[in-house]
Amino acid sequence: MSRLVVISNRIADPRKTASGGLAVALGQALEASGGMWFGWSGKVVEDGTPGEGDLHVQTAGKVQLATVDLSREDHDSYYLGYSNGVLWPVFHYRLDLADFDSGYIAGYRRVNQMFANKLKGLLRPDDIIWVHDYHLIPLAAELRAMGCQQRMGFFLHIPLPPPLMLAAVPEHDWLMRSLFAYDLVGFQSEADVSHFARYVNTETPADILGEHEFRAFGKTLRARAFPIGIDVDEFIGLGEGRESQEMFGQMREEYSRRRLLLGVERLDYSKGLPQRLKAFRQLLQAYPENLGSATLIQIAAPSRESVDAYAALRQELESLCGAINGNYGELDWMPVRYIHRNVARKRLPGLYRAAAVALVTPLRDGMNLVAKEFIAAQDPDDPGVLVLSRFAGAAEQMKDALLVNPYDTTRTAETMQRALQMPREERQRRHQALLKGIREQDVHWWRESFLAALAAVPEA
Ligand SMILES: O=P(O)(O)OC[C@H]1O[C@H](O[C@H]2O[C@H](CO)[C@@H](O)[C@H](O)[C@H]2O)[C@H](O)[C@@H](O)[C@@H]1O
Ligand SMILES: O=c1ccn([C@@H]2O[C@H](COP(=O)(O)OP(=O)(O)O)[C@@H](O)[C@H]2O)c(=O)[nH]1
Repeated sequence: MSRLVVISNRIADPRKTASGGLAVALGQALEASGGMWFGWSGKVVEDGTPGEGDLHVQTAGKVQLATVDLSREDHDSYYLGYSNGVLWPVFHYRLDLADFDSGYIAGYRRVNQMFANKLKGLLRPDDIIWVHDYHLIPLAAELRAMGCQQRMGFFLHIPLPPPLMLAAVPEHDWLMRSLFAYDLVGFQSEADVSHFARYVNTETPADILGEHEFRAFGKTLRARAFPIGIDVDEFIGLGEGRESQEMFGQMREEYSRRRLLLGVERLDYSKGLPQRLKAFRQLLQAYPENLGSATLIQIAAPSRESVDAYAALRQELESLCGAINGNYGELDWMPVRYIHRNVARKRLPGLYRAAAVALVTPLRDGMNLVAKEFIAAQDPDDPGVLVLSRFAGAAEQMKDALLVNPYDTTRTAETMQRALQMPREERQRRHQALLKGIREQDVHWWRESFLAALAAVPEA
């Protein structure tokens, strides 16, 4: 049987709990199949030589972990600069936040070449190669240039913007052309697939062979949506653990007389945090019965702090939270509890279960696994309500959530109020439908359907 080789920038020991949707999902997918996981070690070598990094190989259960260190220069240009300063903002529709520094692209190419070089020596001829995310778009093209002929698939965890927006990336031609080195490209949503098809149609010399099949640059490529899911039973199991139960008990006691609204994410401008806080402020103002009761716990885990846009967002949030608490808080009640720290994933189910309402209101998001985890963690008899942005990839599947436009402050506040007042029977009905959906398209379905589609690609 062929071995699965997964490559992503961020990797984590699958036996430990990780944070960040990609690492969580891939850890679970690889645990199921075994194989090799290759990526950045997380270590930055201050005086390292660009394009060079030590390779470490270790075994973690059924998975072989192969990791490479990055020099400071490579980390800053490939990870912070091009991946998170150019591709992340543009792909999340934030051209205003992109830092089109022409120096970054060299680091991006260099690290992709170095990864290809290190990986080549570890590969077997019949490996199935599955590359993940925007950091590594040109990896297959680099491997092909070195003579690798294995089947290669790519999955984009973040949205693909419409063609005109994508064209703002100075190297868009090269990036999109390099996707044609893969046999199969997966996206999170149908919207992303349609953007891809339109881009290929208008910007490349490709022949569109079918709804999901494109031929250009001497290569046929398949592109389809494979929305990522969670391991529902693993998450329910986590909820039964000591840490989660303690968290639930503590929160239930503290909020027995109050209503808890909850947000959990990395501190990222794509997640719509200032807009959410403004809508929460509007909830307090427009529906004064919530004063002294409604409390928003906002977990904002530190992320990519050396990128300027992230530091600016942190300041904006701190000032908004301070203003809301200053204006509405009482001696015995603070409306916002803002926590700028990562909360261990094993404690999250208890927190989700104690909340009456989850606010998952990104301005744009590839998928958003928190929305799915929140549903998995609920008591089916007395479930909380999910308020979900229509701009999260998850909204294509989770139609029984209360969908909102996070830019519309008044209606988002109205929806928060509706969620807080929703009768139990409606909460149960919506939860049941959502749970069914996340069970049907869970992380195992995601892995199996992508790999089956990759295996079905005819030999070139
Ligand atoms: O690795 P970091 O820079 O610390 O960032 C964490 C991850 O963020 C992004 O996650 C995405 O993948 C999730 C799972 O598919 C998806 O639900 C979410 O909408 C995406 O934002 C990023 O794409 C990953 O590469 C990062 O590891
Ligand atoms: O303090 C935190 C914040 C987030 N997470 C986890 O990080 C992942 C976030 O994934 P999502 O797809 O929602 O967003 P991403 O961060 O990947 O953009 C989820 O599994 C969360 O449970 C966590 O463990 N602790």
